[in-house]
Amino acid sequence: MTAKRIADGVYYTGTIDWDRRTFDELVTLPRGTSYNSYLISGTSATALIDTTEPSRAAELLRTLEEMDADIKYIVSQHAEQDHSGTIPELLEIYPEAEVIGTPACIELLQELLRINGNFREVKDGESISLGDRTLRFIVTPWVHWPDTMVTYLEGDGILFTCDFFGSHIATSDIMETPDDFLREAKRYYAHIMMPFSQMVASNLRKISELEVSMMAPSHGPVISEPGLIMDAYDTWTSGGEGVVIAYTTMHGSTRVMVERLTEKLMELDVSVRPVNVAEHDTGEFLTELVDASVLVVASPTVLTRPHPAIASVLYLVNALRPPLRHVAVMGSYGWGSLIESEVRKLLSNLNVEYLESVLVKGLPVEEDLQRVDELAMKIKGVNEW
Ligand SMILES: Cc1cc2nc3c(=O)[nH]c(=O)nc-3n(C[C@H](O)[C@H](O)[C@H](O)COP(=O)(O)O)c2cc1C
Repeated sequence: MTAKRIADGVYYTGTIDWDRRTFDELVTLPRGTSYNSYLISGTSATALIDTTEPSRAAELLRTLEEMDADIKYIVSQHAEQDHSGTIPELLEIYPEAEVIGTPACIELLQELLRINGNFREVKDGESISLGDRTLRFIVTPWVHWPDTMVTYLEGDGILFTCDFFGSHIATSDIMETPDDFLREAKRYYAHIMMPFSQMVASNLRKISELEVSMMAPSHGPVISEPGLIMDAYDTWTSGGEGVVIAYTTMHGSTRVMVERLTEKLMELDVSVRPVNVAEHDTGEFLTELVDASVLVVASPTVLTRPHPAIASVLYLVNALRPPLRHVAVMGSYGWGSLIESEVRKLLSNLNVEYLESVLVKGLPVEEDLQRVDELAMKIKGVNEW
């Protein structure tokens, strides 16, 4: 790809993956993605910030060749291969280049890529000079791994944010904010940032002290209105208020309960989103959890336990630790069920209070549905907390 100028002496040298539909064999990517790198030219040195996914190495090398880039510094903000994976090839072309990263990043680079290089560890707040411009490194651990840092181009106020504020969007208009940017940034947050929300919040406070004119993340478009995404992250790291119902059904009985609960919550003006997790993209469901305070798990009983489609998403919920405060279990069974205790086991990482379960033998009758209405009232009460 031809490099794109994003500011004076600052170029986007990323590669765009239009067709990729899953990341880490886990995160769904309806809009593809990009692996962003940036070249910054100063009067005495040129730095490349991050590289690209190994499968895209040739494309990045071609871009740099076209630019006749003479790279002195390769800044590795995070050792994960989608950012660092082309460092080995770059070191063959630029053997004298210094690879700059946090101590944790450099250790990981050696372990993940098995490279020997001219490594230079930097501490929080340390700078390097490119002559007429200066790069300052700000350590932001756990956004996304313990090794991560962001890079601030002094004077221009451009913040290279690595995974922070990223979005999986493939776009040719790298400087435009697409209409669905916040939705995709939220999906990205749900999968990558949510388990570390407290660290993310503290790093958000740290970078809010900087004068930032533009953010240049490692995935998705450049952000020309930093306030937009900073406010969104502030909201997402503060927890939510809505209700998400994760459900599935084999013969329709659980669905009857879910429909009644949804209707009743809507009557009560409670924001609710039912998701049939066996039918829908798991990423959609996880994204809804960013704003939720109550999760209702509604499942038929299968071999005494929740349906496997439910168990599978609960595994992810337990790992991603959304800001939930309450969980309720509902569902239909035939002769005997252990789903309530199993859900508690599957969600053992969450610090939540359980509301009374509504478990129904077979198809719910009006009396059962009144218990669903009572659950809705309880949810309304706790959601107003
Ligand atoms: C493969 C399979 C396994 C089941 N295992 C159990 C079970 O262990 N205990 C039980 O009470 N019901 C079991 N059932 C019965 C369902 O839980 C029951 O039909 C329930 O009403 C289905 O709810 P649904 O209509 O929402 O799918 C099983 C059903 C199927 C298809």
